[in-house]
Amino acid sequence: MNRRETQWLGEVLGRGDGVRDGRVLVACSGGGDSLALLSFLWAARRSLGLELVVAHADHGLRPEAREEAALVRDLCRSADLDLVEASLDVRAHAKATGQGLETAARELRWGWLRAQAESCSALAVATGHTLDDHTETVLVRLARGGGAGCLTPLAARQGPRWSPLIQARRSDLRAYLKAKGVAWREDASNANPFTPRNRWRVLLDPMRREAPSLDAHLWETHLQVEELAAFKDAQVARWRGTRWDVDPGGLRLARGWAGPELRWVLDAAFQERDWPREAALLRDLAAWMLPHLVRRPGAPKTWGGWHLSGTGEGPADSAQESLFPWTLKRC
Ligand SMILES: Nc1ncnc2c1ncn2[C@@H]1O[C@H](COP(=O)(O)OP(=O)(O)OP(=O)(O)O)[C@@H](O)[C@H]1O
Repeated sequence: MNRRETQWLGEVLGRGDGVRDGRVLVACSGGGDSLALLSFLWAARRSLGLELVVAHADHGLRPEAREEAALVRDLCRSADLDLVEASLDVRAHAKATGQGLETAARELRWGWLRAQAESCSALAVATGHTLDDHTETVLVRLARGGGAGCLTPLAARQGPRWSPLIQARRSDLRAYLKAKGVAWREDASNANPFTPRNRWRVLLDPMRREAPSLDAHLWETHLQVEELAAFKDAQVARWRGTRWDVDPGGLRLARGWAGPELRWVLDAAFQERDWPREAALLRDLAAWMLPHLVRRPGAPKTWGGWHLSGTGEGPADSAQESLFPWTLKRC
């Protein structure tokens, strides 16, 4: 392995996100990122104890799809790697589900990749996501109003997905492939100025020139937010049953919340109930609820489609007062 590969390997293994000693399904589109992934895992396979199986899906959307499949097939043949392939009817899936083509392709592809990983007992599905993908995903989601949770997309390991190159820049991967003499197919849809992702890419170019460490700083922010989120989640879980709980009747709450605690609990409970979790909504709802929650329950109150009722009996400090005097429901 060369220095760059050793560094990526060190970064992946250093965080304990690495996959070792087993079979890995390598999701390979034929584009630069996934060919760099394949090349990197091929170089590292012995030191990681990995057996690689390559997976390629033809979405049937682009004229160059056949060439991409042929490129992946040739590489697998020359490296003596097992390959699984599928033709996915993305257009039919998009029509049936009402999704856009990109979302439908991702959903179908992941369904197929998961099934393939299971049937060949793979430990993980490796993808070629890069630091550039991370930055673009953060910004697209932030702009849609997803809140702090948007700062941690694309962790190196998430469910079956393993993205060992998540800390590598796309331009470095291209340079690496060129140096190795590996040809890749450029996805023509990356130049389509009408997809939101591509419009962000164009906007990001001058920002990256101005602040070359932008992507790395966003990754560092990701790590910090992940630590804070783990602390917050543990805290919210500890309070469950004594300060809050969820049942079919709604969200049950104790008295006396302060600061951001209520918002954290709303977020966890809303996720469980599949209620809307926009950051601004949770903030406004918590601000409306807070003054009520310190008082004794009184008449039910409503606000923007939410209903807060008090069921507690007896004086505020009475031992008979129910543990959860307040209930929040959707009206
Ligand atoms: N046709 C394909 N066959 C197999 N794997 C693929 C294919 N297309 C993409 N992948 C895998 O998914 C990774 C992400 O690709 P891309 O960014 O194009 O997908 P996306 O649709 O934007 O989804 P995501 O939200 O996962 O980024 C690639 O690096 C590759 O590992």
